[in-house]
Amino acid sequence: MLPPEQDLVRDLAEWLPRQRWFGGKDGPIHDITIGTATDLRHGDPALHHLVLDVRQDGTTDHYQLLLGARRDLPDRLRHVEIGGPCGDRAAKARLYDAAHDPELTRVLLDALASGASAGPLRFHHADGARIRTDLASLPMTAEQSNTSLLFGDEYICKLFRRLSPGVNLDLEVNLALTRGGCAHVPAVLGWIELDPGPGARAGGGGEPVTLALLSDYLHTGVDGWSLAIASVRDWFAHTPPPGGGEWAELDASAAGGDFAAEAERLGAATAEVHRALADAFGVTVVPAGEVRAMAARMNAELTATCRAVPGLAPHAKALTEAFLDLASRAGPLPVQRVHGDYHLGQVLRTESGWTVLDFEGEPARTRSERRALAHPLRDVAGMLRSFEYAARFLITKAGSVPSESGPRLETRAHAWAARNRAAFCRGYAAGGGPDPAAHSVLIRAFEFEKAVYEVRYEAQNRPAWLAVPLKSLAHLTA
Ligand SMILES: Nc1ncnc2c1ncn2[C@@H]1O[C@H](COP(=O)(O)OP(=O)(O)O)[C@@H](O)[C@H]1O
Ligand SMILES: O=P(O)(O)O[C@H]1O[C@H](CO)[C@@H](O[C@H]2O[C@H](CO)[C@@H](O)[C@H](O)[C@H]2O)[C@H](O)[C@H]1O
Repeated sequence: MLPPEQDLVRDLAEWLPRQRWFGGKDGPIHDITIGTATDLRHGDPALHHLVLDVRQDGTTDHYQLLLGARRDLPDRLRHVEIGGPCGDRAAKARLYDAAHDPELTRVLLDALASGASAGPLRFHHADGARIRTDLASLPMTAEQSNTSLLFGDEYICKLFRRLSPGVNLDLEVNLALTRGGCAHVPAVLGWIELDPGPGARAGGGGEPVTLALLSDYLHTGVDGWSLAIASVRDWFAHTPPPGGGEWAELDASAAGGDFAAEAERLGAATAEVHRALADAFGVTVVPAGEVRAMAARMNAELTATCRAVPGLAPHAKALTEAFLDLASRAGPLPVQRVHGDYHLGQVLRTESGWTVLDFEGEPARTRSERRALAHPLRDVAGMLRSFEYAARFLITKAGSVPSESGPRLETRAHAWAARNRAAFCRGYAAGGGPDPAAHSVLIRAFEFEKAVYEVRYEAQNRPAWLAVPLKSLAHLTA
C-alpha cells in the first residue's frame, strides 16, 4: 500500500516541518530518504514503521514515524493526514501519523507483551513485567519533544522522534535508579529497539537504537509546569488589600496558589535523585583546567547562537562576563551523572511526592554530550531557569495582558520567580545537595549556559516562544 518513495518523500518534506517534534525548523530540508521500512501490520489499516534520514545543512538526523495507511480516512484521523490520496485507483491509500490511531498502536503493546521481533525491530519487556494488551491509546497533548501515548491510565509509551545512537539515556538511568530503590522515578515496563544489523541503521553504528519506552503512567500526577503556571496566574489575578503599598506587589506569598512549599519539596527531592545518581554511576573530580575548558565551551556556544539568532546579541557581553568569571575562579569540581535537561515539565507531583521524568538530557545535544558528567548544580540552574520561564510565560505568550498592566505584572513575575527560586534552593541544600547560595558564580554560569541553549531550542523547535527566554535574559542581565 505504500506509495512510490519519491511521492512519499515529497509529502513528508511538506509535513515534517509542521510537526512539534521536528527539530530542524530553522533551516530547509535538503533531502529525505527512507532509512528503514518495517511492516508491522498488513491489511486495512496497515502499519509501517519508518526511520527517515533527513539531511539539513550538511547533517543527517534520523526521525521515527509510525505510518498508517487506510483506504478511507475517518474524520478523527484527518488532522494527522500526510499528503493527499495516493496510489492508483485500485490501490488507493490515505497515509497518516499512526501514533494517533489506537487500532494500530495496539500492535506495539501486543509486541511488547510477547517480546516479539519484526525485521530490525525488537520488543522487550522488563524482568517480571506483565503487560496488559487490552488498553486503547491516546496521544498526550503535553508540550513535549517526542510523542507519548497513554494506554488507558496504566502505561505511558514514549516514542522517541529524533533518534540517537545507542541505548536511550532515559532507559539506562531509569533502570539503574529503579534497581537502586530510588522512589522518585516511574518503573520501566518495556522498550523497543532497532537492531543495528549489518549496516549502521539510524546512525546507531554497532549499537541498538532505542525507539520507545513503556513506563508506569502516574495518572494522579500533575506536572510541575502546570502547577507553577496556575500559581503565577493566581498571583497575577490577586488584588492586594487597600493600603498595602508597593510592598504588596512583591509579596507573592499572599496569593492563594502559592507554590513555594512545593518548590522547596521539589528541591529536596532533586537532592535525593542526585544522590541516587551518584550511588548508581559514581562521582569523580575534574581539575580546574577542565572547568576553564567548560567555561570556554559555554562562550563558544554563545558566539554560535548569536550568529544563528541575532536577538541574543544584546545580551552577549553580560553572558561572556559570567563565563569569564567562572574561568578565572576555577578550581577542581566534583562531577557525576545528572538529569541534564531539568525543568518544571520534567517533574510530576503525585500524592506521594515529586517524581522525576525524562533523563535523556537536552534533545539538541549529541548522546556523548548528554551522557557527560556534570556538577549537580547544572540541574539546579535548569530548574531556576524554569521558574523564570513560568513567571514570564503568561506575560510574553498570552498576548492578552492590557499594556497598562505590563510593568505591574513584570514586578509580580519577578517577585514570584525570586520567591520560588529561593524556596527550591533552600530545599535542595536542606536535602543534602551542595548549597546553591555558596556557589553563585557556578550557578550563574550554568543558568546563562541554559538560557543560551533555550534561545537556540526555541528558534529551532518553537519559534513562537523565542521571546520568552530573550525577555527573561533582558531581566537577568540588566
Ligand atoms: N510516567 C509518567 N506518568 C505520568 N505522566 C508522565 C509520565 N512520563 C511523562 N509524563 C508526562 O508527559 C510529559 C512529557 O514527558 P517527557 O518525558 O518530558 O517527554 P519529552 O522528552 O518528549 O519532552 C511530562 O511533562 C509529563 O506531564
Ligand atoms: O522536555 P524536553 O526534554 O523535550 O525539553 C525540551 O523542551 C522543553 C519544552 O518542552 C524545553 O524547556 C523550556 O520550556 C519549558 C516550558 O515549556 C521551561 O519550563 C524550561 O525551563 C525551558 O528550558 C527544554 O529546554 C528543551 O530541552
